[in-house]
Amino acid sequence: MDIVKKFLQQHSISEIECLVPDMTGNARGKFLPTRKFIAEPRARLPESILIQTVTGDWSEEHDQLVDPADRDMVLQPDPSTLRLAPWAKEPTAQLIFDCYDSEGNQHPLSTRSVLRRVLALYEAEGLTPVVAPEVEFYLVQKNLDPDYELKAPIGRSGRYEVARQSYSIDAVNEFDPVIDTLYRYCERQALDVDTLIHESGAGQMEINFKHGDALALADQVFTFKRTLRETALEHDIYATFMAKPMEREPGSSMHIHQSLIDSRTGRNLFAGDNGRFSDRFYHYIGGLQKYVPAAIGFFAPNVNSYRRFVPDIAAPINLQWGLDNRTTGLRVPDSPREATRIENRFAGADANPYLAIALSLACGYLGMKEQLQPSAPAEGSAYGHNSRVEIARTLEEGLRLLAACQPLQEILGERFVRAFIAVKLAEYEAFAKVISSWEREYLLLRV
Ligand SMILES: NC(=O)CC[C@H](N)C(=O)O
Repeated sequence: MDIVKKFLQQHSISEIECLVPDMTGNARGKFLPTRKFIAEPRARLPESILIQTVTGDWSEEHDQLVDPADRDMVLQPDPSTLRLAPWAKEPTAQLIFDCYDSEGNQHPLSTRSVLRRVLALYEAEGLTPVVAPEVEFYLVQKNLDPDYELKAPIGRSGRYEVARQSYSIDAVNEFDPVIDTLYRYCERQALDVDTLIHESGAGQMEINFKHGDALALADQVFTFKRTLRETALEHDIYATFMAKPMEREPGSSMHIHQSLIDSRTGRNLFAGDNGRFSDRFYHYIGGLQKYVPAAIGFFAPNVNSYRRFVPDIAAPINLQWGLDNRTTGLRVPDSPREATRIENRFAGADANPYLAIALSLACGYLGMKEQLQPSAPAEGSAYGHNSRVEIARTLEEGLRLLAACQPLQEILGERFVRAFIAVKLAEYEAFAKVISSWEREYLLLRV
């Protein structure tokens, strides 16, 4: 805590944002004046904030998931997450807190606890996962009407973006002032942002993080999402991490590159001694192939997420793996030996980074435990002729598979999985009630 106090003094911080990521991956918490925080560096929040739906409602099971008296949980700061909040008018710091239950254990409903739980399994085996997330997003015009189709903002040239512009430098430069602010803010928060590129959608970009510790990277993605939203607002536009914000544009992903190192020697354990890849590498892929279907609700947690899974625009629709192959759900990038890794392409940008990373590692862990063998690697386009989507088509279908998957429930904790399913099913049911414009268009006079 001394380091924290020193930092607060050094930056003349007057206020601290005490943050807790909720199930969606959004920031909940409290603002504390610095003197109050120094006197008592803890906070309390009701447990129920962890399991609210995106519409701000509770699931039917709510009272069985948390104490019906809606008790507080105790929050303890994680000093490694201390950062400035560079967009704030007053000198403000942000700090992520861990949640504890009344017995002093990591709170089972906190998504940061869930990731810690998975990481502990690796630690017990002397293994350290290394991850590098890539997050796509859209910049869009401000819009207050949910019936109105989203549009890319007008850039410096005064024109809308036209045509597909993957990797276009000029298309990024159209939004130069926004990107400048974004980089400045990332730098001030020590976010390890590696590269920024233009993606193929209009106003769609991707940011890559430098590989590192799984929990630290989840914290960085969580922080980055806040940072980008704040940046966009400052420039009078919106930034969205929706998985499929526009019908005619590609969706946005959160690809997660992952490898394993020996905790003692730092050696990459996916690289083979004789062949190119190790046995562990193959088992890990086997685990992803077997368990991604049941874990899909964590990679695609919103009703909208499933619209992203369409063929031919680099989105994942199958459980195949391949060498440097973007038509497979699991891509193995061409890399030097020490960077041997697997890219799980299933998660959408809308996923909670703590859960997306936890679940990817959990699937790989089970694969290694069960010594699973993967299919042969795909050659050429894995979209095939019929482009069949091999994963769940809806949130409800994904949740059903999760409910039937005992091994994942054991790893994540049964109470957490029950809560996740209840919250997400409540969202699915709320969405299913809405009559869409497609139904009015095609069914009104034809059925
Ligand atoms: N970067 C890419 O390969 C594109 C990914 C694609 N936008 C998706 O939703 O999965």
